[in-house]
Amino acid sequence: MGQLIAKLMGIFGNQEHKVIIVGLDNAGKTTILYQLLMTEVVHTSPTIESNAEKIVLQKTHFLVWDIGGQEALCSTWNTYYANTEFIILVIDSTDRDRLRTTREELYQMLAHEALQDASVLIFANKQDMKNSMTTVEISQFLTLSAIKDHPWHIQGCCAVTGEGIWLTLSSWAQSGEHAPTAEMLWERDHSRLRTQVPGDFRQAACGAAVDEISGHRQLTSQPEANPKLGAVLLGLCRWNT
Ligand SMILES: Nc1nc2c(ncn2[C@@H]2O[C@H](COP(=O)(O)OP(=O)(O)OP(=O)(O)O)[C@@H](O)[C@H]2O)c(=O)[nH]1
Ligand SMILES: [Mg+2]
Repeated sequence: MGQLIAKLMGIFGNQEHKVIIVGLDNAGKTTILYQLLMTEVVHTSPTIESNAEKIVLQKTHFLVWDIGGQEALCSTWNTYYANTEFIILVIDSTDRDRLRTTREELYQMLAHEALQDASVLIFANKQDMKNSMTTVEISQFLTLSAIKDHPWHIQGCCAVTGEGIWLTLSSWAQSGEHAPTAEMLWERDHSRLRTQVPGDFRQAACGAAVDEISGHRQLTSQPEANPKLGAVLLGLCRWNT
């Protein structure tokens, strides 16, 4: 009981929650990050190191790292692991040839001691493409059902439209006993924030990110920039308690 209270105090206190977005190059990680942040598609170029976005919602701070997936960069992923609570693994569902490599990377991550307490959300991205693998195919190939020591969820999505991204938490959260659904969180936060957000605030807050998303950049985003993102992140935290 004491442990639970301590955890809840952590969530609603000033603690920072760390999320890392990993996956092979061209999977759609950066597209997902900025889809989450701005609800819009940005033109991306391969990420050379990482993109970091800090989001503050109420008293809850989130640090989201989008890490470059090129072969030479995979070996640097572990330098981002410390204190990570949530791993978002993005997969290009059309990239059959490299699913084996993704599986290796996934199990290496799960075995890493810095990630022992992390939850894993897998986005089977590019579901809009005709030749994409289904989430069932990907789950089977990755033998996800064998993962017992980390909470995980897989979701098909399309980063360019945002489809599948926002509803993800709903099914994830529903598997937790008392966790609110993403829709409930979104509705609550959205209706509360709607009254506070000036009309073009979102563009103003995030404009700097649109020009070029590559290499390393660190932006501090206002929580009001995307209430849906806040709802998703808060939902993740509650689910993880
Ligand atoms: N059709 C389609 N294209 C997508 C989707 N998501 C991303 N893309 C495209 O895939 C390409 C790579 O996307 P990025 O977000 O840059 O990929 P990344 O995982 O960040 O790649 P690295 O930074 O090199 O690790 C871009 O041209 C995106 O527009 C999707 O859901 N559907
Ligand atoms: Mg990238």
